[in-house]
Amino acid sequence: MVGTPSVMGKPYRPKDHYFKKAKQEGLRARSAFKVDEILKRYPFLKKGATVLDLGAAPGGFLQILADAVGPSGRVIGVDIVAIRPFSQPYVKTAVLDVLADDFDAKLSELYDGPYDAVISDMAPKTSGIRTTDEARSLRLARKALELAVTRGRPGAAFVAKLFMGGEFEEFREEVRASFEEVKLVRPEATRGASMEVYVVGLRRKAPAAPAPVAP
Ligand SMILES: C[S@@+](CC[C@H](N)C(=O)[O-])C[C@H]1O[C@@H](n2cnc3c(N)ncnc32)[C@H](O)[C@@H]1O
Repeated sequence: MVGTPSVMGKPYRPKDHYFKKAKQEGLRARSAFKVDEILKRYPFLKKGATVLDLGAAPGGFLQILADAVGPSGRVIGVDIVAIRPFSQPYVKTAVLDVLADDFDAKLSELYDGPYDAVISDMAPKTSGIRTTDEARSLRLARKALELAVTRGRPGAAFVAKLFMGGEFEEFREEVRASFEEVKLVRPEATRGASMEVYVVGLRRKAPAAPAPVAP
């Protein structure tokens, strides 16, 4: 885990406080501070847990997640961009597109679950057209939610980054349908003008038992 961030709401500057801090602390990306803050607020990851990190390149989140679960745990990270390998054998990475038709099969080859947490920091390539970018972001978040529901254990946690706007409220309701508690986090390391927010689902509900068949 890393120290508590202390600067809020600064305008976007490529080499800002968090960029420099990440470099000093040997972190691959400033985004590491975001998942660190989320885990400090909601400590849902225990030693030995298994976690799926979607949109994991270059690996800032992975560094924090690996630290949180330790060598008795397992971290799977995927991205469309290659991730520089980790020295820890319990961190596995692969180049995969979560929206590809064969993604689920490929993920099962890597690790078939179940997961204690599914975390997504995925962000689409932005077009500059707000509604298009919101819709793309939502599509990625919905895929992450689908994976959390199908591959998460009962009690598992879910985190997904999403651009605010559009169907944000609908998405929050979709998370609420499968998780006992839903929180919104805008980490301090989020750039000032950014529209992004993290939706956190705590304690995945057990799937409903099938209704008894009438005799
Ligand atoms: C903000 S970056 C993630 C940073 C990462 N969490 C870290 O801490 O190093 C967003 C990532 O989402 C990935 N991404 C976007 N669309 C994706 C997709 N369809 N499948 C997998 N990854 C995707 C991008 O390639 C990019 O690396």
